[in-house]
Amino acid sequence: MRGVHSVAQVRAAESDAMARLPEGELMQRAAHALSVQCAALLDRVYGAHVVLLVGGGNNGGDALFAGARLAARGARVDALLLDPARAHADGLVAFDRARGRAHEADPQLLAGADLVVDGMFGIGGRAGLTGVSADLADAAHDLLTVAVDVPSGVDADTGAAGGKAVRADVTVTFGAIKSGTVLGPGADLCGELRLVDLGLELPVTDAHLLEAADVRAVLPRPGAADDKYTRGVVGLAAGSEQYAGAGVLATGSAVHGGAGMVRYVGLAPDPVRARYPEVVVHPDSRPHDVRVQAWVVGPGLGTDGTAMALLADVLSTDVPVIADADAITLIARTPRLIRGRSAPTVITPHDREFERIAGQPGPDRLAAARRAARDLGATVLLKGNATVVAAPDGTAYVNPTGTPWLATAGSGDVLSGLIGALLASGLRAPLAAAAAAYAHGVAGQLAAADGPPSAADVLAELRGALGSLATG
Ligand SMILES: NC(=O)C1=CN([C@@H]2O[C@H](COP(=O)(O)OP(=O)(O)OC[C@H]3O[C@@H](n4cnc5c(N)ncnc54)[C@H](OP(=O)(O)O)[C@@H]3O)[C@@H](O)[C@H]2O)[C@@H](O)CC1
Ligand SMILES: [K+]
Repeated sequence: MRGVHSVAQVRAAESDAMARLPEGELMQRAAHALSVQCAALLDRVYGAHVVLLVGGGNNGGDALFAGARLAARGARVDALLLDPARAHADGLVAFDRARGRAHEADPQLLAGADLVVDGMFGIGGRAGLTGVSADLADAAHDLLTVAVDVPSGVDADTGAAGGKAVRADVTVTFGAIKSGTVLGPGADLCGELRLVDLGLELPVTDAHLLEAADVRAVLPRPGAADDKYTRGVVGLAAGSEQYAGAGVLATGSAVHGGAGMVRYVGLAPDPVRARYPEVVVHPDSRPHDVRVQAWVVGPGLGTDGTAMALLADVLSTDVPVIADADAITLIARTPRLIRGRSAPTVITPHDREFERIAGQPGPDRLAAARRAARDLGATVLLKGNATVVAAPDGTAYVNPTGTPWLATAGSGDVLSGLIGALLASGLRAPLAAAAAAYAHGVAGQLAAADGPPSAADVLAELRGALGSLATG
């Protein structure tokens, strides 16, 4: 797991470091690392054409010092100054000495560049570029681009990008992973994220970027003494006559997600039985009377009185529950259904469902998920290109494996079933949700490799994804 930090935390750590280091040392460390990364991206440095986009702050200073190092190694380096009067003075002197050439910010000067170094705005940046900075971002769009610290136009805290931002192939980020480089549009605009250690002393953080090893460490593996009950029994209250498929998908995901046994009490027993003979169907039982270690409720359930009665019954149990889709709509009408639960609850809203239950998420998705988790006393998995999982105590996980191909009908049902299986195995709710999001993303990537995937294709890849994650 990699810690994710806010801009305020990074600024505080930087000022502590600056107080104990010689003046300019941090920027030299940053510029050195940046120049090494740039050199590695070029076939050869000598004779390469590098264009720096230089803003008026320290982000531009990093670019100028790195450009000076590349120029000293024989690169032809042009610096386009957004605001010549505010360009970093010492950086400009070093750049000039190395025979770099500074210009006004003319987008045409980017033509033919082997590498663009985006040093317009870093952690002092706001979301969205306008005017010349937007024109420069456009001109760099198809060129190999390295962003300095954060792609310009990306808010380093939230990842919001407003209308326009630099799209980088590689982002060389300094000292810490800023939340805006792994969240929202920022996660995509960064390209490959490379973290450079500046020797900062960062505070302990409660936001984490998931890695495969974290998932491997928590995925349940049956031991010699296990039987189907000790591995965890998961119950499904999902699917209805009208939306039988959602119940089938969620149930299938629970079956393949590693549960020892799956019980079904939803309203589409026949399709489930036909597709998954290993599932124990309880057509006339109330959830309360069915023994499981975790419940999945909501996918395809409908929102009528019968659905509400099933949901209320599931939520009145004292085992972990993952509530999705129609269950979220129903809970939004009666939030006390989950507020008073004694066992953990996970909800997995997309933006519209989130809005119903906790208001608009807005650009700061990490803060929104945390707020909702605290208010509802539930783990909130807010779906997105970078899904965020927040626990009521503020601990949060960001999943990097999402793919836009997962935005397909039924994909969420697969995620719900998998979370249910992991909850039933005894994993803590926030980790179950986060690990499931990670594995679901990997399954989505595998499924997309063969062409546009359906949710059934994602489900078909789930075993493979879990298998490869378990073995590493
Ligand atoms: N601190 C350290 O120890 C170290 C820092 N380092 C480096 O410094 C970087 C932070 O530098 P920084 O604080 O000077 O801010 P920076 O991001 O250059 O922005 C400057 C100004 O730009 C403007 N502006 C912003 N967004 C805009 C927009 N969308 N459109 C138009 N204008 C916009 C805004 O000015 P305003 O408009 O508010 O007057 C803002 O004040 C950091 O990311 C890292 O690269 C490293 O060297 C390691 C050591
Ligand atoms: K930048």
